[in-house]
Amino acid sequence: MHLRCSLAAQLPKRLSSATPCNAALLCRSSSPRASLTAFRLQRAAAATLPMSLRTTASIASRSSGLQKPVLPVVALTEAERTSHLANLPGWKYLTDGKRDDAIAKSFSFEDFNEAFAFMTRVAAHAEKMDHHPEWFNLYDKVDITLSTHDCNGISIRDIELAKLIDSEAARGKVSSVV
Ligand SMILES: C[C@H](O)[C@H](O)[C@H]1CNC2=NC(N)=NC(=O)C2=N1
Repeated sequence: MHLRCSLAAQLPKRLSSATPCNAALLCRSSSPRASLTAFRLQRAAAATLPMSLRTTASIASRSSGLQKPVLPVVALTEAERTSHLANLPGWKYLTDGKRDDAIAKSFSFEDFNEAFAFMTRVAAHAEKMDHHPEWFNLYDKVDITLSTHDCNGISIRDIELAKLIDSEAARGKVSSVV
């Protein structure tokens, strides 16, 4: 709160309605449209701030407990999904009727330690993004399914998380990707 107030005092008047902090407040709204507006406002407002204030704004909104990095929660169109998946080798779109509208990939590591260490690294990203995988671990194997409950489909959050998952798998001792 203190940081938020001191930041506001340093901002020029014209920015008073478009600060990252105000955008963070908007993020509390549950409507996807408001969330998208907040996301754009946050980005636009942050871009207008000098670097030193950007950092302060980010700390301020984090310390207020309102803001986690916000990516829009809107279901991708079929064309968008197909084009994103083309850049995500091994990720499959599930259409088996058991679990529609999700993407999935299976990883196989050298042993349980490697598998669990990978899951721990992914869990840290998931918490930071406020976006969580469904997963199943059996010894050295980790099966991961991603979808966005908030929009009942696949959103850009799933794509971003899938990229992070792939980069964390690459850091571990992978024996194969199924
Ligand atoms: C309240 C909280 O922000 C939401 O429930 C988040 C948490 N993690 C989530 N994870 C996933 N995979 N989908 C969501 O829609 C989602 N929503």
